Amino acid sequence: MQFENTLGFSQSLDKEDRLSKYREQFHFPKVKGKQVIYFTGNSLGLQPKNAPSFVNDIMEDWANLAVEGHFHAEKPWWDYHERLAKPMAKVVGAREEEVCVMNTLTVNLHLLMVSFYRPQGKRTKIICEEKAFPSDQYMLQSQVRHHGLDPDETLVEIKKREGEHFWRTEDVLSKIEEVGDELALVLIGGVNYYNGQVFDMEAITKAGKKVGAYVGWDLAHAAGNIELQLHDWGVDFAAWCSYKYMNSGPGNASGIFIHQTHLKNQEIPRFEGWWGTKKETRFLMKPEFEPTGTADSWQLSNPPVLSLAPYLASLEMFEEVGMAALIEKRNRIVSYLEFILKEIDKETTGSFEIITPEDRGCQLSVFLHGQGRQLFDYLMENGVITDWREPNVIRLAPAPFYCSYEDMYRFGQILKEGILKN
Ligand SMILES: Cc1ncc(COP(=O)(O)O)c(C=O)c1O
Ligand SMILES: Nc1ccccc1C(=O)C[C@H](N)C(=O)O
Repeated sequence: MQFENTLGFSQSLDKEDRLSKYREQFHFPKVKGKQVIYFTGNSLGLQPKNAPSFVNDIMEDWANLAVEGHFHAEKPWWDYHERLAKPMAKVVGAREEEVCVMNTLTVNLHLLMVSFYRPQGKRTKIICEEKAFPSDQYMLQSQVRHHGLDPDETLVEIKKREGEHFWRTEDVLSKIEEVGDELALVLIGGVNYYNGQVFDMEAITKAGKKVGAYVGWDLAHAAGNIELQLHDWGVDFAAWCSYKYMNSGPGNASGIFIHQTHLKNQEIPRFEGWWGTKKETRFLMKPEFEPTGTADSWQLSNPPVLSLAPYLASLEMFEEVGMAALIEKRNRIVSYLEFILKEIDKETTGSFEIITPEDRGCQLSVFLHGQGRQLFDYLMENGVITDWREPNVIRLAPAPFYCSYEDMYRFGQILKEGILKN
């Protein structure tokens, strides 16, 4: 489609947009009395307007039923998490029993490492991407040290090539091949937080398993953003947070995926707690752990229902809209944003560069030449919420649930003014 950098054209795209009505279902912050242009759904998604009523239901059940709410609330608390597994499984391409919503992301990655990182003999190494999200680096380093190994020798980072801003799949595959029978685990962020690159998870998973390693993915920037087929790709395990594209609220619960083939495998150890045991016998208070035989076996505690409530509200919206429609709009709105950026770049003679490769989801990362921080501040003061990542990248993620094409046009105008002023 031939795009145009005009208000009228952007509005005509909004008119055609089947998802445009969802914008009204989210709360937008305001700057100088005006609704912002929100590009940070990759950091914290906006609040769905239906979320407070889900939280209130729990507060009311707690007030009126107290302990009885565990079993007799309208949505009983003891198996509340099960309500999330079904819609969540659809978002990540999993079977319902392969998914559990619990804890937070870094915590879950540590728990999954207990099961899937068990260095033995010379098979000790972990392949990850260079400059992974810091929490993932700390998690990996501390896990390696926990096994008495040296992170410098054990962690094998895939590098970008000199002068390039993205990882090449062929480099990941050849490193897997090279490390071969010393490779215990591949663990990479499925969508990179910095440059927005989507890794070829299917090919990398296949290659890792072929040399006898486990393959896991951190899907913080992928869940609710890109198409995932975790079950069919044969991914061993994955974890993600829910406060970005899943719009569940700050710091909210994480999801895990464990492939069906591992669910009943008694050779795989894990840390256990009472919410991992069968529902039928859980309250017999027996000393033996009887696993549920699903991803819930990895669940330790009774679910924090107050935080799961807004997540459930959001998942009901995902269920209604479906990933296919979100991805269709995402592709178009990101292409329109890219077009606008290129137009403004022409008009301002090369003041920035998009570093996100073609394998992308919702995010475009823009490397600023010279302008830097003042431009970022100018955008924020003028109601464009982006984020700044050192040394000079701003990330723009127009979440398809609530961003409009008109937002993209208006952003372009503010960006142009900002560049010309600074
Ligand atoms: C790739 C990635 N990993 C880990 C985290 C940290 O997650 P949490 O603080 O929820 O453990 C984030 C975002 O905060 C992330 O983007
Ligand atoms: N949870 C947060 C709390 C405070 C500040 C940032 C975050 C983020 O989520 C950052 C995000 N992971 C990122 O890709 O930058």
